[in-house]
Amino acid sequence: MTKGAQAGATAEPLLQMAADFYKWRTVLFAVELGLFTALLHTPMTPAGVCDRFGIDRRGATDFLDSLVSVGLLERADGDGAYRTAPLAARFLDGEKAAYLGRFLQQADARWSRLGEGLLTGEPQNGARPGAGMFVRQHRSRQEWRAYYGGMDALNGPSGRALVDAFDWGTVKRVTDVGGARGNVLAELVRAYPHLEATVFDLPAVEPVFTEHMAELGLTGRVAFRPGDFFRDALPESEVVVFGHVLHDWDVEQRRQLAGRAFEAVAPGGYALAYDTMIDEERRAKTNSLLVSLNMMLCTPGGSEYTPSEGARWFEDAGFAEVSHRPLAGDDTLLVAHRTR
Ligand SMILES: C[S@@+](CC[C@H](N)C(=O)[O-])C[C@H]1O[C@@H](n2cnc3c(N)ncnc32)[C@H](O)[C@@H]1O
Repeated sequence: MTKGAQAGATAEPLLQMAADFYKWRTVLFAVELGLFTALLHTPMTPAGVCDRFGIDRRGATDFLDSLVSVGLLERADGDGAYRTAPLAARFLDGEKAAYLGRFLQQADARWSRLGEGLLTGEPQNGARPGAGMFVRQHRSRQEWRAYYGGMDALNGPSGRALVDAFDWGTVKRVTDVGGARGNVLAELVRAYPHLEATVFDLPAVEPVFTEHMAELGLTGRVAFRPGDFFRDALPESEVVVFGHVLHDWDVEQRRQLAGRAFEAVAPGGYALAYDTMIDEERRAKTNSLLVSLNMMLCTPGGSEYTPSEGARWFEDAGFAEVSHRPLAGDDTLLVAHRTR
């Protein structure tokens, strides 16, 4: 590095990373208190917040105003009372189906064990190898709900983008493999009412799927096919979708899933896969690389991958043409065409 470049360097990027961490801890402590749920129903002054939650006066206004500055609380001009802002009302109210608090707390717990994960290469959420990993982790309907609160926050933008990212006009049947509680297919059937849409997921997911479809007013519009994608054939379709699914598994398992997709679609059909894919040079997409580390902390074999790695699994399964395009946020969509 030249002398001039050294003189111009500042610690700002590092300090910004530290500030992002302060922000994360502040938000998580508010989640732990249940602050956003409480202030949604009853606005409170700083003194009221201190009395209710037993926190000391010294840091209280800085704590609350920090949350105002990041858009999670609002402060009234007159009495200075704090109330929950719309973003937190939607995703951090513990009484809502879209509650993300538990999801964020789980992320915090496993990332606090990043070192252990890197030293051992093992997940830090108790996941053990084997196809039953999801069922062992989510034993109650409540746990599935908490998990899908997070999943749906992640897949919502991709589901909406998928409506325009592919030509659905001539497709009759679409299966969302590992389609969870149907959030993505809900977007597709709203835009293309002619589609025969099916979620293929584990039997334990069906009750939360049924509940979510009712909440969206789409009961009967999307079918649910229970099954295990490592053991059971996928429903015959013109298009099968793997959304945030391949990254859960090791490469051999991803190849198996690409093979299942090839069997499910007739010549002319497609497999679509979206994940937070890494750039080919593995140096530009920081979020994707961190999400890949997150998969190490969550699963025994999962990781993100580059579009060319993903394309190879589908080509080796028999798909002839595989292209990719940006989807939403950091997600990339692979489009694999079965031509024969
Ligand atoms: C990370 S979530 C992705 C959900 C959704 N597709 C999305 O884009 O957010 C993975 C999904 O795969 C499902 N899944 C896991 N193992 C499965 C298996 N062996 N057979 C069928 N579905 C499975 C899970 O239940 C879960 O809904």
